[in-house]
Amino acid sequence: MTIQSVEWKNDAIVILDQQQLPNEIIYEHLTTIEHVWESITYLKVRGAPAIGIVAAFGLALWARSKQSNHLELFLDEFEKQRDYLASSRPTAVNLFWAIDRIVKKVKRAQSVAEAKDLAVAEALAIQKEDVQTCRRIGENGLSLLKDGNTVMTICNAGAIATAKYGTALAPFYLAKEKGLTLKAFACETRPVLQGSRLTAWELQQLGVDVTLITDSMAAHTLKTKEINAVIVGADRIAANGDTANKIGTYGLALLAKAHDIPFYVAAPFSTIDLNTLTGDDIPIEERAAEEITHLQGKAIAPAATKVFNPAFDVTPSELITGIITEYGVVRGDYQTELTRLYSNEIETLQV
Ligand SMILES: CSC[C@H]1O[C@H](OP(=O)(O)O)[C@H](O)[C@@H]1O
Repeated sequence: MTIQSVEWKNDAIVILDQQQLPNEIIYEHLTTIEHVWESITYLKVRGAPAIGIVAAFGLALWARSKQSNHLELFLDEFEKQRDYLASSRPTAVNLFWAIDRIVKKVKRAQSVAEAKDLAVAEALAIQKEDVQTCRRIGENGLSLLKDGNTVMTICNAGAIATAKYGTALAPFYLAKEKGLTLKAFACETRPVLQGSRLTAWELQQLGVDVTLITDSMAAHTLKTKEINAVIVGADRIAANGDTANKIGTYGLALLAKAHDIPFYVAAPFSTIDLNTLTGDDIPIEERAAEEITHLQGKAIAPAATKVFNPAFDVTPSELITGIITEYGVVRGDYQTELTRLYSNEIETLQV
């Protein structure tokens, strides 16, 4: 079964509503940019690359719907719509990378009609590129593992968090294609439970041996089970390699260090943000208290309980064994290596 997180269909956007998984596979049609904003804010679409892709289609959707022949006014309003989508979630840099790429392309238009076509074409290009990017991340990640290895992961950095294959889970897809066996331990990932609801579901669909644990079991599991590596996704990688990812990732990195287990971040180049110098500069989203005080609508804490609900934390680069990208595995002096990667990528794009 090929599950796709986001699809551009007949000038509308079709999303897999990830809040309904694993109990129901429900696809929703988004017909306004407000629907797109809501789908990101309420995690119907989540995962850094998928957020970028749906936001790019959101701008294309707005452009297609706009009745205007005045290019200057159209472009002014288009940039306001970019700012509107930018307000949906603050941490995943792919959101900003994608909508800024669309705006840059559309501003080359010589007419409103051309601007509309450029918006759709560029959003489709972003989605198509992400498929090959994540496949290459899977190949580079698999090169670090052996047949029969066991990998621990947190949250969901799978196919539904991207265009296809995923990032941290991409090695599992490539292993399957090559007839290799990888096993997984998935942390449930409180409070939104992306691990139990999405990763366990996604890996079962793939036919992978996946064991679900609560987040509090991670230390004991790393101590008592044969875990060969921890591989996680990313929402924003700073210029020095500090990485923001789902809350709980930093703790997992400390535990991996304590048990001398390699800890890898898997992410596309579009998640690397050289304008963010260190992890201290990464905006960390704080979400509603109800995500913690309630479970499926039922209170699991006393009314009016004070809550701290950061959706992400930052893993310092010194705890990261390597960053698995589509260009290879980056190690060591991340500042130098990521800057070099950036200049190579820019050179490639300019070819
Ligand atoms: C492939 S990016 C996945 C990344 O995004 C997740 O956050 P959220 O579910 O809140 O969008 C988590 O940090 C994953 O590692």
